[in-house]
Amino acid sequence: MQDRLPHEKGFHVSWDQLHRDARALAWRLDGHGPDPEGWRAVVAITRGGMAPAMIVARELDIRTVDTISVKSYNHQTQSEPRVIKFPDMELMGKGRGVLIVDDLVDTGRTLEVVRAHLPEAHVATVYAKPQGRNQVDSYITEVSQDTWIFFPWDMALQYVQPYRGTD
Ligand SMILES: O=P(O)(O)OC[C@H]1O[C@H](OP(=O)(O)OP(=O)(O)O)[C@H](O)[C@@H]1O
Ligand SMILES: O=c1[nH]c(=O)c2nc[nH]c2[nH]1
Ligand SMILES: [Mg+2]
Repeated sequence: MQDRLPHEKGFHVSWDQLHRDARALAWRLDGHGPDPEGWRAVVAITRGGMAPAMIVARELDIRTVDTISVKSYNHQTQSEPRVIKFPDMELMGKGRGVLIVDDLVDTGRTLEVVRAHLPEAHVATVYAKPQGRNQVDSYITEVSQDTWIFFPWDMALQYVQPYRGTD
């Protein structure tokens, strides 16, 4: 995580916003699969892709949902990302008609590894940063590279002091 810091800006995403953006992603993908029957499966990249994948699968009525887990950090040291849990590869094949869903692409390293295993799949993220944008086939919102995206599962409501402090 060290080399991603410092981030100049923060982009804070509420559950409501995430729901809207993931729905918008699903609607954009609808009817754009390679086959007339539509998308046949969703593969979520754990863990951040799970909530968006569930929303996309619900919107597009896709019942086959699986996961792929990529480990790229050991404590705070970045190493070569590698897949530590595969989806059912017999079912997925090379990925034709499969939607890979993640919350965001940053450097693109995670998606590079995933794409190598499912080269014919369509990769969709809700948010994208410029460095990794070319790894994504569809996304909804782009933020600058120096922006850190804060997701609702990493945040909590808390009290803040008024702008003009009280004694
Ligand atoms: O484009 P990249 O630079 O590879 O970064 C993007 C990935 O990083 C985050 O996942 P993380 O590895 O932190 O794990 P998590 O989803 O379990 O939080 C995010 O959810 C993406 O999957
Ligand atoms: O919560 C997160 N926000 C980000 O901007 C990001 N980039 C990589 N991994 C990330 N995780
Ligand atoms: Mg992730």
